[in-house]
Parts: sequence; C-alpha cells; structure tokens
Amino acid sequence: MEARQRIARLTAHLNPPNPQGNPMLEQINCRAKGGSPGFKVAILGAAGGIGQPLAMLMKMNPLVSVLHLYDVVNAPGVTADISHMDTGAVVRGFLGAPQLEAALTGMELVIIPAGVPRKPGMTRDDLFKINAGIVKTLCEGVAKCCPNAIVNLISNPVNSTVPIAAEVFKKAGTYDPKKLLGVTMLDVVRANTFVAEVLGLDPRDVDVPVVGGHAGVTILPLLSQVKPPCSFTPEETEYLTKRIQDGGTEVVQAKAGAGSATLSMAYAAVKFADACLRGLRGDAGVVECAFVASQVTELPFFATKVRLGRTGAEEVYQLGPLNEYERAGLEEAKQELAVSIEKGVSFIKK
Ligand SMILES: NC(=O)C1=CN([C@@H]2O[C@H](COP(=O)(O)OP(=O)(O)OC[C@H]3O[C@@H](n4cnc5c(N)ncnc54)[C@H](O)[C@@H]3O)[C@@H](O)[C@H]2O)C=CC1
Ligand SMILES: O=C([O-])CC(=O)C(=O)O
Repeated sequence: MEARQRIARLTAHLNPPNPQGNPMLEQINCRAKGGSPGFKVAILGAAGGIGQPLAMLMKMNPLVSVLHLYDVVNAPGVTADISHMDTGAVVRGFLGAPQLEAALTGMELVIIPAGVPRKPGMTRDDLFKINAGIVKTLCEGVAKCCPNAIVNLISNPVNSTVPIAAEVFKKAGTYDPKKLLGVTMLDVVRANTFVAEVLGLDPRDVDVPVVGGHAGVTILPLLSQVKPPCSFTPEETEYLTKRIQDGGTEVVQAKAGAGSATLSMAYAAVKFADACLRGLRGDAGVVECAFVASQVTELPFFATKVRLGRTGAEEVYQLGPLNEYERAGLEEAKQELAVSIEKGVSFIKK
C-alpha cells in the first residue's frame, strides 16, 4: 500500500464523523490486523468512575487482544485516550444504545460496571430502581450478541442484579449458570488488606475467603479460614468483620457525595477478570470468590470460592468448617440475601 493511502487510513478517525458509520471502527479496522493473540473483552459502562481505570488496566492485560468500550456518554473520548497506550490490545469505542450490539458481538468476556453509585445515607438496595433496568437491557444485549460470553457483573445491588441477569438469560434460552459471576472481589481485596494490617503481614501473603453476598451483613468474611493460619481475639474478629462489611460505606462517606469506590474496585475487577481469562485459557487451579448460582446453601445464589475454567465457574466450593460467630453471621446473611434475590427474580418475572 502506498504511504499516502496508509496515512489516510490511519487518520480516518480524525476526520469529521461519518453519520452512517462509526468513525472509531474505521480507525480500528486498520489497526486490528496487527492485534496480539488473546481474548475479546467488552466493558459496559466504560466511561464511568470504575469503567475508566478498569479500561486502562484491561488495556495493560496481555491476555486481552480486543477491548470494546461501551457507554451511553463519553465513550469516544475514553477510547481515544486509552487507544494511545502502546500495549497489545486493540481498543474500539461504542456510544449509546444503537451501538450496543456491535459492542457485544464476538465478545468472550463482558464486564458490567454500568449504573449509578451510592451517595452517603443510601444502601446498595436504593440503587435497584435505576440499575435493575440498566442491567436488564445490557444482559438482553449479551443474550442476543454473545450468549457464550462470561459475564462479570459489578453493578449494584449485586445481590439482586445477578438474579436479574439470570432471569433475562433464562427468558432468552441462553442461561449457563457457570458463566454468570457477580463480582465480590473487592470484599476479598479489603479483607486481605485489613487482616494483613492487624497481623502485621504483607497483604499479598494473606488470603481471606469472603462468602455470602455483596451488601452489609451479607458480606461474611471467614476469619477462621485465613491463610496463613492465625487466630484473632473476639474484639479483633468483631472489628475486622464490621470493617470488611462496611468497607463500601467507608469510601462512600469519605467521598462525601462524589460516588463510591472506583479505583480499588477497578483493581479488584481486573484481578477477577484476569482470573476468568486464565481459566478460559485452561490454566489449572484458578480459584476466586464470586456470587454465583449455588447449591452450597438453600439459596439459589451465594458467594463462595469457585474454580474458574474454560467454561466459567466449573466448581463451586463448600463453605468449610465455620466457628460459632460465623454460623450466626451466616444465618443473618441468608435472611437478607433471600429477600434481595427474590426482588431481582420478580423484577423480571412480574
Ligand atoms: N460490585 C462491587 O463490588 C462494586 C460495585 N459498584 C457499583 O458499580 C456501579 C458503577 O459505579 P461507578 O463507576 O462509580 O458509577 P459512575 O456513575 O461513575 O459510572 C457509571 C457509568 O455507567 C454508565 N451507564 C449508565 N447507564 C448505562 C447504560 N444503560 N449502558 C451503559 N452504560 C451506562 C454511565 O454513563 C457511567 O459512565 C454502581 O452501581 C456501583 O454501586 C461500585 C463499587 C464496588
Ligand atoms: O459501597 C458501594 O456502594 C460500592 C460498593 O459496592 C463497594 O464499595 O463495595
């Protein structure tokens, strides 16, 4: 190809947008040919507080070959910005409902942080009214355009949005329980950090299972199962359990009306997405906590450790031995979870 033609193609996206097409796609079509091997990942809500750092970190992930950034606002700007990073993944931007299907077609992993965040004084359940409809619409798109993709659902209230997604997929006839994962990784990240502080250890050397769900008392850290093995006084147990359960509220209050956790969440989301991609690649022994369809308790969904493989959450682990404090916490968690799950299911079934 002549140099002039090559330059014209590479700068196509800088020309005034063509109303018939997507100027960003033209830009990418010429770059995609040089793309590295890896997985195709979409982020829905990519221009948000979580979405932007998440997009940046996924662009840095060597397991990603194509990164689709979808939002109802600002997707072109975020895409232009991220696409200048000299890493392997090819980035494409998609703006608004008419481009949702193009954003999703061919995707192998879809990460969803779309929706409104909390302000001080709100519970995660207060977000249901707005976020339930957003998650429904986006999951209908997933069912239509990439029914085999693994879905990492971040939008709150996770305890209800995961059941909503499941019902949408069931209705569409595409539901595979192994492929729908509610992201509770931030609870584990916080638990590792706070426990490490108390023990005087490096957080990277600490592993705390956090089970149940992702709101208040449904977040149940299993401090009796911390690795490396250790013990806590009743005061330490009480302090750590409450701090982990209230970690989100701690950030919401500190941000004082400017939103909830975004940077630590993007870090946690990438840690979890990377585990899903390593599972998809066929790596052995990839185990993380997630809120999934489960038979561990009498509830249809529950967060525990799961083994991630080529087809998603291939094994859901049992709770293991609990102490008395944790058994009481489990009962409380299940009561609240049952209500949140039912609320999600009936939102679609009503
Ligand atoms: N699972 C977890 O551990 C956590 C979940 N969250 C939740 O993540 C969600 C997002 O939080 P932030 O990024 O801070 O909010 P944000 O308001 O900064 O960003 C949300 C983004 O979603 C976009 N959006 C809204 N409707 C959309 C639609 N129909 N399709 C695509 N995009 C749409 C918005 O335009 C915005 O860019 C909230 O629901 C929040 O509660 C936040 C932290 C932790
Ligand atoms: O607390 C919130 O609203 C956001 C969230 O889920 C978290 O930070 O764990």
